[in-house]
Amino acid sequence: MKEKIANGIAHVLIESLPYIQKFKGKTVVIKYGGNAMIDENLKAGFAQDIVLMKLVGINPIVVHGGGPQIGSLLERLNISTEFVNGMRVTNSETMDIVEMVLGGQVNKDIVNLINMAGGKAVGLTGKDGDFIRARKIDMTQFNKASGASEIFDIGHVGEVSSIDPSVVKMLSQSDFIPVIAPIGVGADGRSYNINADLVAGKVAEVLKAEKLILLTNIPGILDKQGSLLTGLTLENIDSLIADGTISGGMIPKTRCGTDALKGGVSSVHIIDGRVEHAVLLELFTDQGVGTLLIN
Ligand SMILES: Nc1ncnc2c1ncn2[C@@H]1O[C@H](COP(=O)(O)OP(=O)(O)O)[C@@H](O)[C@H]1O
Ligand SMILES: CC(=O)N[C@@H](CCC(=O)OP(=O)(O)O)C(=O)O
Repeated sequence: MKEKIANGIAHVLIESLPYIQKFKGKTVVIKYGGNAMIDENLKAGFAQDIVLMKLVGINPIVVHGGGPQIGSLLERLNISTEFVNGMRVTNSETMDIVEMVLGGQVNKDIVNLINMAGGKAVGLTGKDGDFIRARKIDMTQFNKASGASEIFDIGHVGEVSSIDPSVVKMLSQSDFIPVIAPIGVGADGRSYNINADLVAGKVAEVLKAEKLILLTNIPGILDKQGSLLTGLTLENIDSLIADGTISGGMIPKTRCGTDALKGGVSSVHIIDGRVEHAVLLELFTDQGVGTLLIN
């Protein structure tokens, strides 16, 4: 019995060997969604996965979200919030809260967890080293009643206009693990709230990452019946968005994935962050998890 268990463990370890060889020296960007940060155990497991990656020679770069965490502080402060196409409408007051929660609470929590697991994490927002430049976006939404598209001003919401990766490269080429909060800085010096998936996609693209892994609170992209779609191409995605199968927060997630693929990232995975050690399972085992996006 003991021998059987030992063989099983050896088998699992050996299964990881070709993956460690393949990914050694490569950059992997992991987007850690706020909805996947559900309990302390899972969060500690995530941090261990990141540290293990670093120790076997991969360069992990974490980009985190924190939508639910922003939501709960806004609620405690009695400030209402709304989303248009998965983007939070962000006025100046909300922007202050977003910056506090993402750049402070959530960022430092992840940094601390990675450090507790034996890594050396450094937290950044796009303001550090002026590395994420943002431009304001306006949102277009179709109004069923009028039958026309309407433009919404959604406040301090940005998209990435450029990334200067030097500070992130400097950290990840040494012992450090960069942990990035999705806040950009505009040409006017103002802060912009950027959807974390969009930042993760752009960071992966600019750093020519091997993989982009997006951790969320669902097994992957589901069809209308709720079945997992294990592999999707760019064309599949366009039609799934057009027919409403992909909606809400899954829209920026898949869009950032397709942009990253077009920009040269080899593969994009949308996986379930509620599964313990989901990142390790994705990287180092033969079993596929979640949805794989390919060109
Ligand atoms: N086709 C789809 N498959 C899976 N999830 C979808 C789909 N369409 C919309 N969603 C929604 O998108 C959510 C994931 O986006 P979001 O809440 O922004 O995640 P995160 O906070 O992890 O970035 C899912 O929990 C689900 O409610
Ligand atoms: C513009 C916009 O919507 N920004 C997001 C930023 C955080 C985020 O993206 O967090 P998750 O990945 O956990 O959803 C927000 O304010 O919620």
